[in-house]
Amino acid sequence: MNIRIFNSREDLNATAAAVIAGLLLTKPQAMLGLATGSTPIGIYQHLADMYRKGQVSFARAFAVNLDEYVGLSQDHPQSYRRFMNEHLFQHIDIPIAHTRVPDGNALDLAAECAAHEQAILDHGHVDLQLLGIGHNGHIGFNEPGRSLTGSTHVVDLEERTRTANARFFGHIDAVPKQAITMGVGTILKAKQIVLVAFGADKADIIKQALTGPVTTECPASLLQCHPNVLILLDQEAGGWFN
Ligand SMILES: N[C@@H]1[C@@H](O)[C@H](O)[C@@H](COP(=O)(O)O)O[C@@H]1O
Repeated sequence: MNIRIFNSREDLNATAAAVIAGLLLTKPQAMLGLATGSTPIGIYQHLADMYRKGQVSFARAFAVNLDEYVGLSQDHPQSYRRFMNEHLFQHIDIPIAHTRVPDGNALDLAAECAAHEQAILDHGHVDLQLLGIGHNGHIGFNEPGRSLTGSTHVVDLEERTRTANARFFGHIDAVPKQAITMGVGTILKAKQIVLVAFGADKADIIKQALTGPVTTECPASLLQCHPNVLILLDQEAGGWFN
């Protein structure tokens, strides 16, 4: 694992954006695995800036997202499809047909999970998977437990996760109780993984994920088994590492 600690979030965001842009220079048709949440927003802003300046093109790239809430239409203000459109896709030249966010409103959720998995398989693999981390160690929406599911599936969200995400919905009752998420197997098949975390509230779980036992009770700890992981942290989340 390559762990880098940054004094400024700006530098961290620029570094993550440069890694993604660098991949697209060498492989313009790369499949990017993308994440939502507050953490990647600055990275997406950097990528949009780089696109405006002619430093990167997504015209041949593909994007597949980690997860989506069950029961939200794609244009719901808190749907991850809308998040991706507003924070990234609208600002770059990726063809919208090259982007895939699970459809949380699908009538047949099992078929939707299979279709998401197949979209990745059709491409071969995710070239670079961007990840944030939940306070309980979840990646995507893979919640801690006695076992984990390998492929894309429907998951019941932990109360802690719903509480953390209630800030976006106004009230916890409005937060969906389920989500579709890529499985840990799907995530670990990516050729490269870039995990990003900011803030003191993520320090404990980052330390546990990177230095603790590999356990399904901390899904992010499974990243210790992947051969190509870049961890980008600010001082608050990663200061313990120095
Ligand atoms: N499903 C997402 C995750 O992909 C994300 O990494 C995590 C952290 O979010 P944030 O970046 O806002 O801390 O929460 C959400 O629940």
